[in-house]
Amino acid sequence: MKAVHFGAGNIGRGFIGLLLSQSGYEVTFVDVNERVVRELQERGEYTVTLASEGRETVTVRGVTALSSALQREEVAAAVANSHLITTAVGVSILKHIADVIAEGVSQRLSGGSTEPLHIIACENAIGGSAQLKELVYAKLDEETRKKADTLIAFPNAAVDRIVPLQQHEDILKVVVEPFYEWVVDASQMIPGYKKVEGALYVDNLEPYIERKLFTVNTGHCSAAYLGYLRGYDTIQQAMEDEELTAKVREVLEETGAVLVHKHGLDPKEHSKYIGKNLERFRNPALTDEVSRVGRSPIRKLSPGDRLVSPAMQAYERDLSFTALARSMAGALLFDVKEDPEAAELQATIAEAGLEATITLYTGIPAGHEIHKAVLKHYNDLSPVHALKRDALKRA
Ligand SMILES: NC(=O)c1ccc[n+]([C@@H]2O[C@H](COP(=O)([O-])OP(=O)(O)OC[C@H]3O[C@@H](n4cnc5c(N)ncnc54)[C@H](O)[C@@H]3O)[C@@H](O)[C@H]2O)c1
Ligand SMILES: O=P(O)(O)OC[C@@H](O)[C@@H](O)[C@H](O)[C@H](O)CO
Repeated sequence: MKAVHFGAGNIGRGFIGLLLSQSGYEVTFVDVNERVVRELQERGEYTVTLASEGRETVTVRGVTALSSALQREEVAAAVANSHLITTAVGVSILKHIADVIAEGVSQRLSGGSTEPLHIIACENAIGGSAQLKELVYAKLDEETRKKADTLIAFPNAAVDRIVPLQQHEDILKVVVEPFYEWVVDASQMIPGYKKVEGALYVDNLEPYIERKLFTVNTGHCSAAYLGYLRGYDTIQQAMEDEELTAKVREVLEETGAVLVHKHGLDPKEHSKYIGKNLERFRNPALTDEVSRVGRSPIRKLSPGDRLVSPAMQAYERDLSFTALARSMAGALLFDVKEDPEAAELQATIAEAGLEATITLYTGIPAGHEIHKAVLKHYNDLSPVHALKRDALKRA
């Protein structure tokens, strides 16, 4: 069984590649990082270490890699000949890999293959595989699209495992938290499919992806944005600040109320889930930078993502959205220079003004209650936290 995985980064090597390999797949990674590609080609293996007391280490063997930029033909051929395609490149990168996937799919179908192929985007987004399908279909001709309708499936998925930026002498080594969850929409799979060991197949993905994105990722980015404003470098430092942790909990109580109301989750169980995630953020065996967790604030402020979507859903249900609005204000103040989206956001605020920027990126019109709340929090957070951050930096 052959799998092609796009993105040999943290989650690619530390989670998806590991599980695929443990399920008996020969994994070919595709990446633009030439050094990582070369090392994978030469060594054919890498290690994954659990960030736990035992520091258990697994060697993932039988893997190789192709360069996205330099080996386009080989990548298309690998797609044409594989049993499963997965991605973990970042949702905004999907448009860059759609072309070569479409080429591989065309080759496969024009060659007369009738073997089904599943393409699963393992990104932090609702409907990630559906987005990829649209991008791939846009590159296919009508006849190929028709064949693809029955033979190529794009099941949506939710993936959860905290994998911080890696800084080891061994460029392929990856340290991951012990917990993981990979949930796949079974209703979008082609019957007779082989399950990936360790993944959960469910008929209705929505409660799972919303629970994950609106708890793990909403809480995580709230800790990052509020932590950044207070001058912390890592999520672990931020989570030691009790006042900050209480604010993160408030956010998760707001998203929790939406999730309980919408999906009928058990409130006690959900409360435990929140507590468990706050513990995961604290994991002292990890060093997770606020700049990673808060990265791409424009994506995180977009209408379907972890802040605006639950806030709008809370508003529609007459539930509280104030803490979520505070996190949105935090995202607007996240001015990490090395982050291209943060730089774009700051430039837009400077040029178009705050009110228009909020509307531009969140889709929330000026005058809306959430828009007003974001403005208020921005004005409250901005001067106080700028002072605090400078003081902490000086200390
Ligand atoms: N790290 C986590 O804790 C975590 C957990 C769950 C989900 N995710 C999601 O997984 C995805 C990847 O995140 P990550 O943390 O592994 O990021 P990462 O930056 O470590 O990995 C992304 C990889 O994609 C590669 N890439 C970029 N453009 C490419 C292209 N055109 N073709 C092939 N490869 C390309 C990069 O070189 C990099 O190796 C994101 O959508 C993220 O939200 C991350
Ligand atoms: O990857 P992002 O930028 O969508 O979000 C940053 C983190 O919150 C995220 O990577 C988490 O570590 C991960 O989603 C945990 O499963």
